[in-house]
Amino acid sequence: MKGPLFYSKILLFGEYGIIKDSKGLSIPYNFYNGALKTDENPSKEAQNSNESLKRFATYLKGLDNDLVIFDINRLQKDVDGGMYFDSSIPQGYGVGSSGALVAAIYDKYASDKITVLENLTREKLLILKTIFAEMESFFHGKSSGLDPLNSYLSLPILINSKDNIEATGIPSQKAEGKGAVFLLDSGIVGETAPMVSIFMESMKNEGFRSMLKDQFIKHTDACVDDFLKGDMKSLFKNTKQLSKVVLNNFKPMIPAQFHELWKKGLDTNDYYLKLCGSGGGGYILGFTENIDIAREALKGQKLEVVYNF
Ligand SMILES: Nc1ncnc2c1ncn2[C@@H]1O[C@H](COP(=O)(O)OP(=O)(O)OP(=O)(O)O)[C@@H](O)[C@H]1O
Ligand SMILES: C[C@@](O)(CCO)CC(=O)[O-]
Repeated sequence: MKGPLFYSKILLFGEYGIIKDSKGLSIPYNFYNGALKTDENPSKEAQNSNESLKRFATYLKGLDNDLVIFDINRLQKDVDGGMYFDSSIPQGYGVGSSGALVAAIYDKYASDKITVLENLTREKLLILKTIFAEMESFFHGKSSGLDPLNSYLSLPILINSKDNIEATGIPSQKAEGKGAVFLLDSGIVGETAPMVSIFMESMKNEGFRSMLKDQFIKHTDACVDDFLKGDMKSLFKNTKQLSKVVLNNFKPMIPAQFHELWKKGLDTNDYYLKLCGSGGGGYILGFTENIDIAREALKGQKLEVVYNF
């Protein structure tokens, strides 16, 4: 027995900024997915996943009933029967493994759920995001709910500000295009919570706060606008600025062995790197005007193209 598929996501722009009301743009990434499943003879992996679901089910029992009601009895019966989340989405890589799981559970067990088929007003999107934030905070402390929302809707989401989000369209890909957005595998598992703590600590510093507002958020917002408009020339200019600001001010979020490679991209203009989610490991996001040149410059690294233009 296998349920519907829920996909991974990529926050193209907006990491950290969206905590402070910058814009953000998040897209589904269909390369990885997961589904709820029950097997006759579960593997060790399936058993571990099932254990994690058991703990999650216990947590969901305690959620505020005014926000969302789950069919807890059915959920409990299913996890007792060995249900697990059969998923190819890597964990701690910034592509939303817990988000896809949350979306799958909501889809299967929430009563009166908001569905993808109805007219998704901003109000409904915000309610969904609030429910998902509550659910996902089980996995990593505070959550914005954006990852599960993305996975649940399977649509790109534009974050205008904290309380203003909308499903959006993005320019269609050009199969033959040399321009690309790619993932670079750092080979290290990252963790969101400690990275967000470092960020919050830095925010106590006035210099950091001004940098965030006058540079980081400014460039992030410009990148989102450029991407949606399909203005790739301007996008590269702004991504370069963003890449520079991140290298100078978000060093703890960039694994040490990638500092040089990051700088090399800025010096040669062969590619520009930015954080993918909270950083600290997992994937790093790259932008290039010519993927062949980027591949050559990043020889020996694992790249996955996620978008061509
Ligand atoms: N297949 C799975 N089965 C059970 N639990 C899972 C599964 N995949 C992810 N999880 C849960 O989600 C947690 C990982 O979530 P976390 O938010 O730390 O990382 P992520 O969602 O992969 O990354 P990010 O939030 O940066 O995109 C795991 O520790 C586990 O509890
Ligand atoms: C780092 C952060 O901005 C994005 C992580 O995917 C945290 C968040 O907004 O939930």
